[in-house]
Amino acid sequence: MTELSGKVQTVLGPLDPDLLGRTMTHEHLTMTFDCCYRPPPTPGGDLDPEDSVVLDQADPFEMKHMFWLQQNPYGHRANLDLGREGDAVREELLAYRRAGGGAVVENTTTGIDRDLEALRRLSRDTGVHVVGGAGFYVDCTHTEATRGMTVEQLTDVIVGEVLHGADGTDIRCGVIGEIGTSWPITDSEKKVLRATARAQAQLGCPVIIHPGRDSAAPAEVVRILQEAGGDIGKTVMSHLDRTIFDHGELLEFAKQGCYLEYDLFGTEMLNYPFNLAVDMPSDSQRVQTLAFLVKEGYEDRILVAQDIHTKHRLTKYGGHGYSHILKNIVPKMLTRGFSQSQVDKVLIENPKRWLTFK
Ligand SMILES: CCC(=O)NCCS(=O)(=O)O
Repeated sequence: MTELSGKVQTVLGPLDPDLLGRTMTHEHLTMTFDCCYRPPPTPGGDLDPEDSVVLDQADPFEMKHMFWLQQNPYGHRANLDLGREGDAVREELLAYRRAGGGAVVENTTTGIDRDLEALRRLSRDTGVHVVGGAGFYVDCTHTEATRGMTVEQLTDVIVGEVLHGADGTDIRCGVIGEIGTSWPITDSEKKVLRATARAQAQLGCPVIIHPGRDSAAPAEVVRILQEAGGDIGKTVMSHLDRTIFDHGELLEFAKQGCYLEYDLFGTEMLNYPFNLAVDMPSDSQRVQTLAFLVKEGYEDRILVAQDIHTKHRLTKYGGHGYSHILKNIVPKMLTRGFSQSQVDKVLIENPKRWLTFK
């Protein structure tokens, strides 16, 4: 299809897919999530305001605030700025390598402060392979210029980011996404989805989608992509852990043939502020769902990650860091009946197949 055929494209250039190693398919190394700030809830019950910990915007990160931040990650603006943590992220990536990690897919797209130069530096400094993301995040981050583009123009932008480089650099993206969608999917997001499908048809490249927070959202995205010529077998549906809960519905969606990504490992909170009807699963429940999917024959379609997008999840601030799955989740999987070869499929073989250009 293109000269990238049979290769993975990293921020340092094309790579033999066998060199990727264990891969987290949905992470962020530098980004801003300010678009998703949610004011924290006011404390309920009979608490004296003096005794209720509500982190003020000016408060620094301190150990005594960690539990509050885990419960309210989007309620403190400083927590949403992952753009100034280069040194901490470099240390984390070195630790990730020591833990056996080989690569990360960095899903930051236009709208949440993609910084490809920083990704290139981090990859050079640490030896971790980094794949950058082309395209656009959710509607509320679209500029008027983006909204004004036709599907053809959006396709050209995305193709250019993969073939020539993005954001005025010569650094080329190796996946399209995460492509952001809300629920319901907005008109501007539908155009971006159609452009994504067209670009994928031209390039034979991997695509990754951020679905809206409704169980009907993933199937609707797949329908739009398919209609526009997308390759669903080379597409990842992210964030399934907060999106589809019913096992029957999950199996129905799995039949569509895309990769099924559980990428919020490490995120456990009582009240999910983007959809209070959602009960965010625990990591143990995530492992149970993966075991269910394996039992149902989907071991070739599962991907995992931590989707680190806020500061409190970095080890520097007491969080679990980028090595959480390798250090904590893999051992748990092995105690829950996964074979080593099934773990290797999830961490090595499935990412490699997905990331290799056709
Ligand atoms: C940019 C990071 C991102 O979109 N993460 C998904 C968070 S959630 O929608 O699953 O809460």
